[in-house]
Parts: sequence; structure tokens; C-alpha cells
Amino acid sequence: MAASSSSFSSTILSSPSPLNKSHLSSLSSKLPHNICLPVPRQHRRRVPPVFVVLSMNSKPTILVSEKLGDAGLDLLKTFANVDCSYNLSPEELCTKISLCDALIVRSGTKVSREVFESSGGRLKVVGRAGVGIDNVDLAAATEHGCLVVNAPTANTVAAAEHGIALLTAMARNVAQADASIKAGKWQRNKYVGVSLVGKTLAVMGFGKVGTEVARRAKGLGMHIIAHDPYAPADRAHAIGVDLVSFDEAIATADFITLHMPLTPATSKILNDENFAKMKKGVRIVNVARGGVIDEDALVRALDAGIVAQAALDVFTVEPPPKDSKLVNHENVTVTPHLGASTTEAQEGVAIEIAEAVVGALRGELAATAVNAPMVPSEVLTELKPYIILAEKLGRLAVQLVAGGSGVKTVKVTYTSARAPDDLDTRLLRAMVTKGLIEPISSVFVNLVNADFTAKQRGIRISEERVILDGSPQKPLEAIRVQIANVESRFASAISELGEIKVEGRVKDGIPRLTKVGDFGVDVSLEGNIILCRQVDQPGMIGTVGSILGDENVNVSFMSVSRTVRRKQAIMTLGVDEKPSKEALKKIGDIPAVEEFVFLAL
Ligand SMILES: NC(=O)c1ccc[n+]([C@@H]2O[C@H](COP(=O)([O-])OP(=O)(O)OC[C@H]3O[C@@H](n4cnc5c(N)ncnc54)[C@H](O)[C@@H]3O)[C@@H](O)[C@H]2O)c1
Ligand SMILES: O=C(O)[C@H](O)COP(=O)(O)O
Repeated sequence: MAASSSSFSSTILSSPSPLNKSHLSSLSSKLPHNICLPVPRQHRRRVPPVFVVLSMNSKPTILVSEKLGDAGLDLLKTFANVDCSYNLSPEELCTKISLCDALIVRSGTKVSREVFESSGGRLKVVGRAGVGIDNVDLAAATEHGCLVVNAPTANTVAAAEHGIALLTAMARNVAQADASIKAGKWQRNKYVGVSLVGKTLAVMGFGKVGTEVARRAKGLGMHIIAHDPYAPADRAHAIGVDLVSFDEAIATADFITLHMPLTPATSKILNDENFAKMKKGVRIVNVARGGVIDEDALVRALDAGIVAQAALDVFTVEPPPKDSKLVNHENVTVTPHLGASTTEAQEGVAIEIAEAVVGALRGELAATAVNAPMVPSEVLTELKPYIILAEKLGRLAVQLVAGGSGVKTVKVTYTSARAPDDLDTRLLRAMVTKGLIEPISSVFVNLVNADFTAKQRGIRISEERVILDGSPQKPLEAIRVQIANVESRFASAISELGEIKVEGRVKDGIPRLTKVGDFGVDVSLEGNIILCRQVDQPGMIGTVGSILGDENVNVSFMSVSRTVRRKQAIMTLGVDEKPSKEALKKIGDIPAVEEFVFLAL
């Protein structure tokens, strides 16, 4: 395969010379008994999860801080210790959280920065049993490497049905009439309502819930328009809805129903200025988030008769103050955030979030991750050996650093026959970052916080593609990691360009180191590695092997590659145990050894 475009010349070095089988068997009789020659390691292959969260033997603890459906709780209990502690104060939550690996909340628990700080690094997953994640401090979660997942689909219909319930109840004064008759009155003239048929309903936010509300309202004979700057117009057209501008929506609607998330852009989007643009007598439904309405402005608009009625399920502060003018307004119908509260939705949400949290704790990538890239499972399966390769190369490269200006400028090069848009490298970059940072810090790095952690430590990681001609069946041919402006503990790891350079490939599903500096090598990236530059002369393997054998250090593989016959060679040894300082010194003292380094993978 030839590189078709590259800013790095990517000439593959002539094949290194790993020991071949006959060479090895003739050697084996001369080696100490505990030196194993290359053994198939497939059975020992481990795929590290992307969110390595649990030690092998621990049963995780999951704190459930709000009521969750039984089916979800049962699922959680098969995997973890489940602590259902409802109505915790913020202080109690902060105290408990240090004993928990995961936390499951609904909208009633504020997962603040303090919660992440109090967890001492143990909290690895926050599961939001529902859609809105505005009660979770996402920035803090990301900085602490904590994955946030939600359950975005199971309560959609429930929320849409509640929107329709509020719409119809409001139009026919159901709540007010109910209260009146229970107070002993019979006020048939007071509670004359308005009809929905033929009226224009503006759906603000045409996502999952908004779409379902629109479908149902069409069935009531309403004319539906929608405003959503990010929704595809063809999806709206397909169900007979026109997407219009914000101003057109609010100016032409008889009814407005809110279905957008609470974001800085939508906060108080219905305010004095926008109420003034509405048709006099407009009616408003909110099952999204209280914060999208300026509640004081809504009271003014109600008092001025601009807004005839409002029906609200959500409030800026929940529960709202007892003396809230808005809640107590006679033209306002309220429910206590019940949009998702149907038996069916809560069972669905509980299962959806339990599966997501358990999956994340097992280290799988969550399809509903909120603060990490979502990688489809088929892509993940294909990339798995390359994920390990990326991390191991990062680990190896950073351990080769001996000084200089520190690990600041790192370049990762992917050699692939795939088109750039057919290879998502975010996962690979995160794993290189993990490999680079974890050996030199106590920071836990994962896909969630990799970029943040690198940035925080002043490490600039650039990526480059070398596009190969040929069949793109494999996602990658090679990954190369280069660290600039550093000195190395193993001078041979410095390339001609003056950078530490390591390169690896996946062969038969096993990640292998294939280049160190400008030397070709070929060893499996497992356990610990000794890199040794030596004069190419007979007896070296036996001498080094004997030193390790005397120490009861098991050699799992070896490869020798040389540049010029009888001149210089790089010997690479895989060892299961870390040799003692004395043994390493003895290796260094062998006259033909020019330099060597021990690296833990
Ligand atoms: N009351 C409840 O119990 C309840 C239940 C479920 C969902 N919700 C809330 O309903 C809202 C919608 O949920 P969803 O599942 O449909 O979410 P969604 O992400 O599927 O849809 C939200 C839509 O809002 C759009 N949007 C974003 N910014 C906008 C803006 N400035 N103007 C107009 N549209 C904008 C997005 O493009 C998206 O299409 C969320 O706030 C969610 O928290 C409330
Ligand atoms: O965002 C949501 O999913 C809804 O607001 C439901 O919130 P809840 O789980 O607190 O009912």
C-alpha cells in the first residue's frame, strides 16, 4: 500500500526480524527453563473498557435518590448494591456520594459541582431517569471524568399526553370548575371555555415531545405551526406542520406549547418583550422547563389580558413558593411536574436508565451519553484492538520521556485506507491521552474527560491522517505517537526528526509495537517491555535471558531487529514481572548493551 497523502513520509521500514520458530526452538534448549519463547496470547487478550470504572472484584454501589420504577431497581440489584435514599438534603447527598459508584436521579435532585467534588473520584456515572439534564452540572461531571447518561425516549409520550391534557383542561376550565363545584358552587356561566378546533397551535421546540404533541393536536382539528431552528423541515412537513420563525409563531398562535430544553438561549425566552408580540388572549402550555418563561412577566401578561390562560407543569423553582402569584392566579392551571409521571413511562424510564448505568459501569459506551461522544456499538467493536493499541502507545511514549520541555506537544498519526469521514478518531485520541497522562499522574482519564484533562495539563494533541491506497477493510493500518521537544530515557526512541516516536499495528487482533524511533520492532503490547540497544553479536539473547531467569522473571516474548548485520540491533523482551534493580543493572553492565529501558504497560 502506498500513502496517497501525508505530511509525514510514512515509508514502512523493512520488516523487523522477530525470531522465527526454528531459530527459537534451537535457542530454547540453551535458555533457562523459565524463559518462554513467544506464546500465543490470544486467550489472555483483554479489552479494557472505555470507562474503566470498577476494580475487578468490587460490587458497585448505586445510589438512587428519587423514586424509580421496580423493573429498573430489580435490574440494578442484579449487578450492584442499590441504596434507595430519597429526599436527601444537599449535605447528606455530598456525604453519601463518596461511597457510591453511580447515582440515579430524576429532576428533583441537584447534582452540583459539590457533589462531584465530594465523591473523591469514586462517582463514575450519573444516570438521569428522564430527559432534562439541567439539574446536573455537566461541566463539573466532565471535569471529574464522570459520565452522564439519560433516558431520553421512555417518557416522551407521557409528556406529550400531559401537554394535551393541560391544553384541553385549560381550554375548558376543568381544574377551576372542579375546585368550584367541590366548594359547593354551580357556576355554569363562569366556566364557559374555548374550542380548539380550527385554532392555531404553535409548538415551540419540535423534538420528540413537540412532535408527539403536534400529531395529537392535529387529531383535535387544530392548525399546527412549529418553531425549532434545529429541526429538519421535511420531518415537520411529513406530518403536515410548517416550521416558522420565532416571531411568526408567537404572533399568529392562539395557543403556544413549549417543548424546548432549558439552555442559555431559551432561558426566559417568553418575556415582556415577546408577550407584547402575542395575539391578545393567547393561551400558553408549558411542560418543558419553568425557566423558559419569565414567570413575573407571565403574571404581568395575564393581568394585562394579553395571555388569557396558562397551564403549567414546570416552574423555575420546584416546588414553587406557596405564595407564588403565578401559581395562585385564577387563570392558571398547575400540576406538580407530572409530565413523565405515568405508570408506563416510569417503568420504561427505570429500565432505560438502569440498562444505561449498568452498561456504563461495565465500561461499555452508553448510547445515551450526554457528555461524551456516542460511538455506535459496531464501530466500537471494530475499533477495540486499536483502542488498546492507542492507549499502550501513549503509555509507552510517555515512559520514554526523560526531560526536555515536558510532554506538551503530541502528534497522533493514523495510517488508514479509510476516508477521513469514515473513521471517528475521538475514541483513539482519548485513549492515547489516557495512556500519556495516567502513568504520570493520579488522574483517572476516560473518554469523558480526556480532552479536558489534556488541556488542563497544557498538552496539545494534534491528529494527522495518512491515507493509504487500497482496500479500507481494516479501520487502521498503524497508529503513531510522537512527543516533540523532549529527551528520552532510550535515545534510540528519538526519531530523525528529534521526537520520541512509537508506532504500532494490530496483527491478528493483537496490538503490537512495530516501531521505536526509527527502528522497526515487532512485539505484542502486553505486560512489561525491556527495550535494549546492543551490538549485534551472538549470545546476547541467552545472556539477557539468563539474568532474567536467575531472577525468576518470566519472559513472554522476544524480538530482535537490526539495522546493519553485526553492528547494531534492538532487542525487545516482554516480561511478566518487573526485574529487580540488580537484574536491570546486570543487563546494563553487559558490555555489548549500549542502552536499555524497562517500560510497564
Ligand atoms: N414535564 C415533564 O415531565 C417533561 C417530560 C419530558 C420532557 N420534558 C422536557 O421537555 C423538553 C423537550 O423534551 P424532548 O424529549 O422533546 O427533547 P428533544 O431534545 O427531543 O427536543 C427539544 C427540541 O427543542 C429544540 N430547540 C432547542 N433550542 C431551541 C430554541 N431556542 N427554540 C426552539 N427550539 C429549540 C431542539 O432542536 C429539539 O428539537 C425538555 O425540556 C424536557 O426536559 C418535560
Ligand atoms: O425531563 C424529564 O424527563 C421530565 O421533566 C421528567 O422529570 P421527572 O423524572 O423528574 O419526572
